[in-house]
Amino acid sequence: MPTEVIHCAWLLTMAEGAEPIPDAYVKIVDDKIVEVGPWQDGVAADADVVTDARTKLVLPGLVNTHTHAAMVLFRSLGDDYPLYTWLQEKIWPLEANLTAEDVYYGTRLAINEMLCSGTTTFADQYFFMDEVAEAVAESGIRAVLSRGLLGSDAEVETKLEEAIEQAKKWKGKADGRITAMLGPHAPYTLSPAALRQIVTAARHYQLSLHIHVAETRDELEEIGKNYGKRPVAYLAEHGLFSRPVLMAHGVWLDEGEISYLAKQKVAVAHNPSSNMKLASGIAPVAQLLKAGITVSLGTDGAASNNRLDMFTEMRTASLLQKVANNDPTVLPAETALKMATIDGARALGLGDQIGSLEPGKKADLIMIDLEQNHLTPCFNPASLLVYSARGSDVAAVMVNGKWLVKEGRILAGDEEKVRTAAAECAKRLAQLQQGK
Ligand SMILES: CSC[C@H]1O[C@@H](n2cnc3c(O)ncnc32)[C@H](O)[C@@H]1O
Ligand SMILES: [Zn+2]
Repeated sequence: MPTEVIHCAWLLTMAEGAEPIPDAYVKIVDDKIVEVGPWQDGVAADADVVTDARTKLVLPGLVNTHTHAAMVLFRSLGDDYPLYTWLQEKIWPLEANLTAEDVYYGTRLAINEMLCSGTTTFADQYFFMDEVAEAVAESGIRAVLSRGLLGSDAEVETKLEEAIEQAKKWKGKADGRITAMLGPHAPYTLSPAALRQIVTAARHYQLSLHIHVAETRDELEEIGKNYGKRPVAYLAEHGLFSRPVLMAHGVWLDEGEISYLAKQKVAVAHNPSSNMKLASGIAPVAQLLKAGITVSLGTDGAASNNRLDMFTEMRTASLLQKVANNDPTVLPAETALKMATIDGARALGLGDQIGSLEPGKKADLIMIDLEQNHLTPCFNPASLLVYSARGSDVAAVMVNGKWLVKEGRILAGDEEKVRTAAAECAKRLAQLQQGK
């Protein structure tokens, strides 16, 4: 079992109550962290490798808790629409032509973008999930995969069977880097019967649920018109919250719903860039946090963001809450970082494995190059990361004890091939859309 010691300028462990440590080290054996602390003579005595990171800040890998990775293929094909128009007139017609190969290359491209900007785990809800799993396995990233479930009851029944088979098949695969959730799409794309069927399966197979909820005012109106209630009440009526839920968006939630979700231990994946770009609204993040809800961050797909950069999401989440609450003390940098790391891990049910750099956890970490104009001086590492840094400042990335990125580039060496293949897929899909 190889032992590696990283000697860094600053270490942010994100362990509960821990302060940033200057001149620090992380010791890794195989795929796990075994020690962290201030650098001292002798800490590297038994190391096979000592990595000199004395110009770098080391922190846990970022956790993107809501995306549709392969949607990078649609980047800039549907800009500047509200959600329903965007889905119905732009995205779903494009997705109707997706092939397994498109999703494989789209996901590989998205993973390369995410890794290079510091994401080490992502939660994906999409189609052709065997190909997504293959892309995850090959790339070395960690992921929580949900086959998207929507459509007629008959379609959902078939897709649910597929989702369960996939969840069984991937369990423990890719050195344990892949886990699964069930992915009911949204209250407005599933009938009550389909929802109940998904919940029954989730209970039977002990799976969590990853679902879009209360994203837009249109959704509130539609569910109100069809069922005479708000989305949370509609989902509650059909048992959704009897399983652990990762709720994407949660923009249109009232006080009563917030207390209910806190009681049910629902985690909310906040997607500030997507919510702003689609003009969906501003999620009540400050109120969710106050109620004790685990709030994590997500990019959503690259067709509604249009980046997969968690540094953008940390900064945007913080600035948006300050302006929404007319209070600059709301969502400080430390909270944004928590949302992108340890609370992201908790939202995915992986809080005991990743999200902080502590002995016994998996070695998923990133390094930021501090020797740059916009990151000088380094008085407060958390502030620097959230307000000043960007994804391109990520110098190196380790997942499960393996270096995947060094000097800002993917080590596997097939970045260009993936980019070329994905661009070809995107071109074909765009041409099909235009009827060429
Ligand atoms: C069932 S697979 C996922 C499905 O979700 C669509 N999607 C992408 N972004 C959003 C969003 O912000 N709200 C709702 N649905 C979204 C994606 O295009 C797939 O069809
Ligand atoms: Zn989404």
